[in-house]
Amino acid sequence: MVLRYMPGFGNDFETEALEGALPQGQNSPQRCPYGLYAEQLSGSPFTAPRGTNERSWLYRMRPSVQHVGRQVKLDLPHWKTAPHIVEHGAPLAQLRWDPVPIPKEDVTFVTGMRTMTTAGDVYTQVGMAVHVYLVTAPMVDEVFYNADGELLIAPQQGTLRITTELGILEIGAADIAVVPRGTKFKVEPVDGPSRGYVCENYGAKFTLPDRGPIGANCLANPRDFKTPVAWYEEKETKHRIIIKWCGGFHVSEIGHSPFDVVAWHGNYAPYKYDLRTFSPVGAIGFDHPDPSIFTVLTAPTGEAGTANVDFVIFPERWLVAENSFRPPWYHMNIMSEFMGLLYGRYDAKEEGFQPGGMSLHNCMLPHGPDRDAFIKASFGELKPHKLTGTMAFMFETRFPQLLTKYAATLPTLQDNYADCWRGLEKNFDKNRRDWNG
Ligand SMILES: O=C(O)Cc1cc(O)ccc1O
Ligand SMILES: [Fe+2]
Repeated sequence: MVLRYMPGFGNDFETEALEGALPQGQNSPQRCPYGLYAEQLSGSPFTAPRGTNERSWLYRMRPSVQHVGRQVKLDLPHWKTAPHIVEHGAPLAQLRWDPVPIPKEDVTFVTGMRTMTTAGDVYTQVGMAVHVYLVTAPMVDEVFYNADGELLIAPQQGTLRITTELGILEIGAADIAVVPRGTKFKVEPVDGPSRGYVCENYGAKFTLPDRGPIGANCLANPRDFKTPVAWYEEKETKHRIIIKWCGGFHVSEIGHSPFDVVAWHGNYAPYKYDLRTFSPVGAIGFDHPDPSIFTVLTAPTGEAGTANVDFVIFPERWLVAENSFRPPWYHMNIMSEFMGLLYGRYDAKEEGFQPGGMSLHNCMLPHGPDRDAFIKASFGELKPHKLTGTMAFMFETRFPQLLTKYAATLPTLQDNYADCWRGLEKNFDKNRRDWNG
């Protein structure tokens, strides 16, 4: 089956899997073509300003009202939601983890979700959670939707097929997918077990950052975002519907497949994006710019420039800055930084930060290059140098990130992370302004 996508970010898309299924010129005809039901899926309040108003119209065999009812509670203790009760006594520190091993037993995208941190508060729809997902088994006749937030999914190993009500997406190791709040979907591994990172955004949807003086091109370009075309199945068999709602999980059984949307139109839809299509803009003179120049997507708050979540990447790029310390500088940040590595090496930490690994530099906790990176950057020859085959990323939020017990007790938590800065000597010599080692 060839998957087809429509290009663009936040477009008013329209797509039909059966010719003539999409009503033209109106949303709610007295009778929809082919006996379909019309249903609106609203991702923003009806009265949101035009630029942030998001909704889609779905034309389906049965309305979603038949998907919910008589829900039974489901226990998924590893998927936490903010505010979560902190059940560990871990002291405050900069933290780093090696990759979480993929289990031998069957875990699906829902049962294999492991929350690392939560931030903010789901009840007021601010903040986010960071998870590691582990998938060894497909969701079979099972569909999930999240009322708490949208999910940004970044595989680090393996390929995922994400079947949603609005169409099918496939994502591999340099891709991300975003599934909006309320969109039903299931996940299947395509080529063996898969592991990756998830940001669950409780706040306003991810959008493209303004480019300011950069202009109309570069960074993440809208045409590189891909939304699937309509796809449906006609299956009158048992399906489980799992809903995540204010941190709780609720399941019910229905007698048909909810992937029955034959046509849809609107601007509220899942999408995928290949991170290698990001066109980085950086320092071509001197100094190291703030990482915000690498923002792929931002989820704003009501306060200008203060994101609920920024999704930032550190892709392949040339380093050319002259007379400059090229890696990230030492710093403390009011925003809380969770990092992951999809592949390759990260230039501030060439050792110890592994693909599939993670680090957390929380609100106002100092961090920066390790000693080896400092020495290399301070004395290396400053010829143009290309960082190749690398893709690190950061989920950065204005809210402090609270560690789950799972994260605090993970066997892959490094107990010596802070030692990477221990060897930074005192070099100060008041008689040598031209310090050269
Ligand atoms: O801490 C990090 O490694 C992420 C980061 C990278 C960078 O280039 C500048 C600031 C920053 O927080
Ligand atoms: Fe940082």
